[in-house]
Amino acid sequence: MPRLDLRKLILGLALLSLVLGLGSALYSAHRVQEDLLIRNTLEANRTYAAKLADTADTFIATIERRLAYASRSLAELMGEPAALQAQARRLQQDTNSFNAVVIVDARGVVQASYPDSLALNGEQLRSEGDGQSLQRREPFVSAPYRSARGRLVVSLSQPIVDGQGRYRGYVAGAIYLQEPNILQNILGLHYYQDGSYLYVVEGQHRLIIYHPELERIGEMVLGNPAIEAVIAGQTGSMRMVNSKGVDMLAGYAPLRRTGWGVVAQRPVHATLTELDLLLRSTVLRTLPLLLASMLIVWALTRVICRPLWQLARQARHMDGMGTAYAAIEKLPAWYFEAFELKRSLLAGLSVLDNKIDRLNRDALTDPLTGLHNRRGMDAALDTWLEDGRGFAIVALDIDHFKHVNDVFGHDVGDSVLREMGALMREHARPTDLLCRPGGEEFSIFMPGTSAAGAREAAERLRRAIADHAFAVAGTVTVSLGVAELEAGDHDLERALKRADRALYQAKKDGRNRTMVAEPG
Ligand SMILES: Nc1nc2c(ncn2[C@@H]2O[C@H](COP(=O)(O)OP(=O)(O)OP(=O)(O)O)[C@@H](O)[C@H]2O)c(=O)[nH]1
Repeated sequence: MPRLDLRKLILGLALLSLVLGLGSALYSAHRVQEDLLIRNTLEANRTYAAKLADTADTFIATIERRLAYASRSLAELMGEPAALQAQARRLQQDTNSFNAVVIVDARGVVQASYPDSLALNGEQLRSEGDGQSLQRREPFVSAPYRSARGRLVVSLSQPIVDGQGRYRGYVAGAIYLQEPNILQNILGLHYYQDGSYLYVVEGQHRLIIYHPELERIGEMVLGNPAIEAVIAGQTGSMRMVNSKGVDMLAGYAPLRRTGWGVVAQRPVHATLTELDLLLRSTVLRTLPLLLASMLIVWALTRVICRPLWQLARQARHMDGMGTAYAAIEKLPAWYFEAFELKRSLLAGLSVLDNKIDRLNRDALTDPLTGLHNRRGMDAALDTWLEDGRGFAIVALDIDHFKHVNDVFGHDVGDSVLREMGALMREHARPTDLLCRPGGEEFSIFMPGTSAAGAREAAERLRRAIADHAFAVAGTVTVSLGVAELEAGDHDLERALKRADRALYQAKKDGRNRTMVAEPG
């Protein structure tokens, strides 16, 4: 199984924490901004609805005044169709607020109307709005109704009363709801670029009297909480789902004079689209920073992982010869875990080195005498031969050792061998190589020594041994054979054989003596 390396792991963790951090920051920012936007939009809609309601109220008051003013002069003109017609035209054109103006007598018969295309003069009006104007005999704003010509209209009417206080009829201005009219001019000017829109409902039947979608004018809207609130005379704002199931932020305000209500609203999704765009651009702007952070983290992971890689590499190549120890000691381990790992590796390595040293020593040493065994002897001589050094060879053999073993036992024999090793060490130079290649045979190799020099040293040793009182065994003698290997001569085998032959000769000549081999 391929394993994740530390570097990728750190990078992954850094990425995860960055993404989580950024994600939660964006999420919180989104929530806070969303709340703020919704609050601000609700307040903006409320203010806008209130302002327009106010404007519309003022406008209606103005045109009511104009109608009232006109109605006063009309009483004297009743019965003069031409003069009334001129008044109707003037009223329509001067105020520029009504689609049509009618002057109706007390029986409900049209005396004058403008525009002329209506052709209503002389006609008895029977529609609901006209009937109410006639009955009420007071200033009156109608609910929407179908006019004599089938249009959906609201009308503002003023009674015509003569100097004697007699009711002579009424003058009415009609607003065609489904055609270009003054309400559209007042309400529909500036507000539709961002998904917001505004509508007006009348209070009696909840009929829409103004809406940017013309086909909705005249529609009855029931169960809309914003409409219910505004018809109840409240100014305010609310989040609500409209009749088409759209989540809306609505502000509303009533028109005091007419009982109508203005509702300004904006879909929540249109409000939050800006926020989504804002967040998207935030994310896009953050991406390069995120990328740069990841590159920095990637570079830092290298600095963090490097000591571990180096320690692992060195640990893989540990040779127990001290070089790995030195290499590991040099590695910089600048943080706690790497430092601890390095310390443990060094501790483990020094234990290992000691063990290997001891094993090496044991492998090359004769455990009884502490002198080099055959393997130790060969290893040392290999080096000497490689260096081309010349040396003398002294082969030493205990005389009648079998007899010592036989008479005193094998343990005493061993202790003789041990004492023999000690005597050899005592009489050797520090540079001499002392060996016990096997049994009761010993060898001494004397670097840079001639056969004559070696003979003298061998004699000194022989005498010292012969004079030595061995524990239990007493006197023990040795025979020695000396040979020389000249510098540059690599034929060790032959030199050893010559030393052995000299030793054999010493034995043959009566033992306890030293013989030197013939040179060459
Ligand atoms: N105690 C003891 N005896 C050993 C050891 N190694 C070899 N020997 C004995 O050394 C004796 C060597 O005997 P030989 O080679 O016959 O010769 P020697 O008795 O020394 O007689 P020469 O060499 O002819 O003087 C044998 O009896 C071996 O058992 C050892 O490690 N300890």
